[in-house]
Amino acid sequence: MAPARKKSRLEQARQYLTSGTIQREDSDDELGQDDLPWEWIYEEETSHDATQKKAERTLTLRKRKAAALTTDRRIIGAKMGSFECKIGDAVLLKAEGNKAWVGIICELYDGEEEEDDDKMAKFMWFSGEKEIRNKSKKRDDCLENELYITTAFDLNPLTTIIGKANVVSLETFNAKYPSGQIKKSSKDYGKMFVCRRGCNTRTTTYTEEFKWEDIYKGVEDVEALQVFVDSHTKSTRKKQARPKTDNADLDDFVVNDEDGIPRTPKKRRRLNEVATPTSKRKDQTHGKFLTPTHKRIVIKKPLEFTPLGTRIISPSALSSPFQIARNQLHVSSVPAALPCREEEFSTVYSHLEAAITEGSGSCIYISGTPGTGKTATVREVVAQLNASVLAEELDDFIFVEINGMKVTDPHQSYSLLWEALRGDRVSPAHALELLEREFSTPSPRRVPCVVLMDELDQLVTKNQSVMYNFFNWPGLRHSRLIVLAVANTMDLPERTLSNKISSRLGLTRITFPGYTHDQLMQIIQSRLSGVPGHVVQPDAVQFAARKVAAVSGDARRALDMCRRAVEIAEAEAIAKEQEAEDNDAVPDTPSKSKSRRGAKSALPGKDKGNTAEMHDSQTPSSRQKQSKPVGVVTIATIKQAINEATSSPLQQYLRALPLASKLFLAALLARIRRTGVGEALMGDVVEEAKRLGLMSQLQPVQRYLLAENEEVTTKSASTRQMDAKAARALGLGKAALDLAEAGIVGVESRRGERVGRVRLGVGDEEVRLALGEDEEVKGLGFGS
Ligand SMILES: Nc1ncnc2c1ncn2[C@@H]1O[C@H](COP(=O)(O)OP(=O)(O)OP(=O)(O)O)[C@@H](O)[C@H]1O
Repeated sequence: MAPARKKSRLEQARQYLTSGTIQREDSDDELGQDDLPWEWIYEEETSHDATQKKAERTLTLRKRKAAALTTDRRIIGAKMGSFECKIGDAVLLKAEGNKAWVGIICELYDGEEEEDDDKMAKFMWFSGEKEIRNKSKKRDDCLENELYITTAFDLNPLTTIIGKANVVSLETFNAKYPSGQIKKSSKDYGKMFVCRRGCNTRTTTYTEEFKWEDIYKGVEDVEALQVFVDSHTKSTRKKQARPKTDNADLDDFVVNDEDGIPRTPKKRRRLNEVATPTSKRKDQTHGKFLTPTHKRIVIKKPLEFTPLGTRIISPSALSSPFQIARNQLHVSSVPAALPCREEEFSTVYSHLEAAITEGSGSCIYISGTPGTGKTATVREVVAQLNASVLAEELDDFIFVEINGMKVTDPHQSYSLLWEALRGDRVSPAHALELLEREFSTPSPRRVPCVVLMDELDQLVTKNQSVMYNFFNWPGLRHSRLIVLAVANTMDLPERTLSNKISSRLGLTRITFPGYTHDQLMQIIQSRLSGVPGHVVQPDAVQFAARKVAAVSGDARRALDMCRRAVEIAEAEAIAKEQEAEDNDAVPDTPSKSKSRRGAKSALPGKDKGNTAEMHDSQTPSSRQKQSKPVGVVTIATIKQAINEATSSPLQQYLRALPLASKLFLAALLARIRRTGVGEALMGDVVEEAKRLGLMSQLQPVQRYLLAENEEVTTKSASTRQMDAKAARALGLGKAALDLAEAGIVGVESRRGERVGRVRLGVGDEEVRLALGEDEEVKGLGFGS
């Protein structure tokens, strides 16, 4: 029995253009049926050829290819049923949804690579106004059905063709449609386009206006058309060693060595000049200041992108060297330089630059323990690449940052990526569908997308689909997706995706080692550069660096330690100053407020006179009490900072907790950080604990969580039941109660409800400090 006639893929000739792509509506089939095979049309088809072709059809694919090669006949076109198209024709190609792109067929051939087991074509793209991403370079005279011929090509299977397009000059179009409108009932509707300019979509430069029929008549003009558009537009902005420009700010950004590879900038740059690609040109022309937080995508709650830099402090707003030091040492300030990461910086930079320039996909897996500068390095690379785009040395790119800790559900990553690409907010499931299609079907979208997947460990889902997709998409032919995956552990792909899959993915791997004490010293010193006076003594820096390097090589910890020491020194200086003031105060002079004067004048080294004055004003007794210089961070201040941080009763209590309680706290912190909400459901904390167990390489944690967990999950069907039981079985419920009793957490458990709410009863900093280097739970997220 003949199969029922499927609805043809081509039964939708009615189309209309909506800025760039063409929306198609169903209408009569005029092009043939979906299921028929494509066949080549050869240069001259003699009766001998027809017989041979019939014979070929019975051969296997490989033999068919060989036969086609030996026939020596040139392929000039292809047909499917009654539909025919030839090299040089403009055709409609299937786009996502009910849309189509337009391209000229430049070549037809049998696919030779393994994946190209189909008949293939090389297309030269037309681009609609929507494909011009650079808003400042969009033309305002673009007609509704106008397309630009571009220099972009793609190789695609013939199956992507869905019909023919008719490209004409403005004159021809106006002669036929003087009103400028094509009626919906017309057969030209959605298929006739005006082309009067070429455009290089990578540099967004246009050719002068031309008459389409003058420059393109058909197949014999394909090459000339390409040469014309190429030579009349600016081609790729391949970076060259750039001479010093008038723009000193940009020169500060990129420090090119002889090999042309930018180094991390040694000079303090103007941070407010770093912007993500969207806003850059517009804002530059308008002379507005930008902060790194200006992003390409408008972010709507509750989805969240992490901004490039989170704290930009204007030096003029700071009054005392203590404040400057504190701010520059703060982990959330954007450092002016990243010493000791030159090599990693340059590897990531070259990879990204090459992928952006070539328009290819790429995936870099960056691993390293907390505080080793992974995120800071990647952001710096992106900021510098962006500076190159600003300087017109590099092609435009989209940048989006997805932080595993900041998405409540890993699948939200799909929505974030789609929004970055297209600006539309859709559900994760819909976004996944759209992304799959986008990356596997041809499109004239030439703008590469760089995705920073930070805290990747947190994006682990039950079947690892999110991680798999983000690793896999860069390899798809049409993705132009560059993924920078950042995680704490080296073997996350293997552990979560199996060796076979992860080796197939061919990830480029970069490992960030922990900092040595010398490196930590350099980092702290570079953060302190430009701070007036000598707020921190060099041997104090060395002491702090040694202390940290001995345990973790974590720059975050070293910076925090020094910042706290500066706070202590500042407080001492203020107290000293106050004391001096009180001693000096004459009864009829109201004492000056310490907040008004701050510790500015109390800084030794800043101004010798000042210091002398301060010491002179000390009473003999205060001088005796003072065994170390006031207002400077010394080794003793560092010790005090460490001591203070680790010796409180709370710290001691936290460090002495049993494993179950530590795990409970790790899970609670992870959950709070992930959701951004200060409390979590007990069931979610248990889920989080199970996930931590899955991720952890610590034997006791794995044994504790996984063994128990398996037992529990096999026993119960409902998740809720499972959570409650799991909590009990894992001892997490008991741990929560103990912690609640000690005031470490607050548990709200309503009677009759299985799901209670939990929140931290102490500062998360306290918990991190106590457990960050705890051997039992190391790496479970306390460190960052
Ligand atoms: N080489 C460096 N020079 C200056 N500051 C640095 C350097 N490396 C790291 N830092 C600072 O240390 C802090 C932690 O760095 P970063 O967040 O990049 O680490 P990470 O490796 O991504 O850590 P995590 O895995 O915890 O996210 C940041 O404030 C960063 O600016």
